[in-house]
Amino acid sequence: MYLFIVNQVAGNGRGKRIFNKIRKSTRYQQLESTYVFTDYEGHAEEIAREATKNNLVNLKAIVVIGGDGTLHEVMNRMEDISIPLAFIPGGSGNDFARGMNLPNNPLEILKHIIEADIQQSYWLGNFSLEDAESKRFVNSIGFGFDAEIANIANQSWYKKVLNLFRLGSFSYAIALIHVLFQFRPFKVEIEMNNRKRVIEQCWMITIANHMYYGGGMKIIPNAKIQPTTFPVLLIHRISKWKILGMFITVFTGKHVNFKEVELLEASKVSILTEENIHYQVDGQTNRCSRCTVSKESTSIQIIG
Ligand SMILES: Nc1ncnc2c1ncn2[C@@H]1O[C@H](COP(=O)(O)OP(=O)(O)OP(=O)(O)O)[C@@H](O)[C@H]1O
Repeated sequence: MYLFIVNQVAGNGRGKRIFNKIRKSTRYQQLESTYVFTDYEGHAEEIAREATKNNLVNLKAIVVIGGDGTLHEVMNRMEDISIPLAFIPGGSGNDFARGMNLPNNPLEILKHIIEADIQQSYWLGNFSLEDAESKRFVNSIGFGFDAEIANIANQSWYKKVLNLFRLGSFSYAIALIHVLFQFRPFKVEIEMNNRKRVIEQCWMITIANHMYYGGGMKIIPNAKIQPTTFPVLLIHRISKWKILGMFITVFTGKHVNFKEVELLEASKVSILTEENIHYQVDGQTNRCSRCTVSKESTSIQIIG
């Protein structure tokens, strides 16, 4: 039995259009499957938890149709990550699909899901805020400047308009100008690989499971899908004008050549700040002053 979890509002209705296309295909009609539409934020988490708790229906795979937000919810609440997962991107950003190099054609992904001829291991990240229960992230977690940009962009009217034309990543460029003038670098104590370090003028810290974020920006261009460790990007002691120039190069990944950018590798990262700072996890934002990030030890199998 295949379970399809469909977010019809993802990508301004793209999720719905894709599922309608899939539903009409002979392949889907011959498949032993069921589907559930998500009705509200957090619904995909509930569906995933219920479906994987005892795996009563003997799930062959969960197929998510939606954006990275829906995928984040599903992966976060899967009780049993040995159940294979498939993703048909129907969101506006679709960074996970980019990072995994998934085909653009939903029917092609469906074919691979059924034939089970493509299977990739994927290692999620774990994060714990203020010592709370650990959660998972799919793409990346970031603290500081980029999280503030994501926060402003997510609340803006222009992101919704730009998403209609599939230009959502430009909303980050507009939000960047907004944040640039009000952002204050912060002091952070960061512990990596059992080594503590204090950074006085920190702009941002990003930890990623693959190279893309923000709808196609190559934030950590050398990030590989791998077990045990992840790359950590630090930007500190940089001028406002320089970071403006640097962000233009994020689409090509050339920003890592700036001397203010450090690229490190760690299996566990703890950060501690005096004041609450913004963070983003898979594009969703909030504030925190303490967070520990580590890599999930078991991999999840992505089919299709
Ligand atoms: N029926 C619904 N009505 C409103 N919101 C929903 C519904 N179903 C799911 N959601 C929420 O919609 C949000 C956005 O979904 P998702 O991230 O998948 O799409 P997206 O934002 O278009 O894509 P991306 O994250 O790739 O940019 C999620 O936070 C999810 O919880």
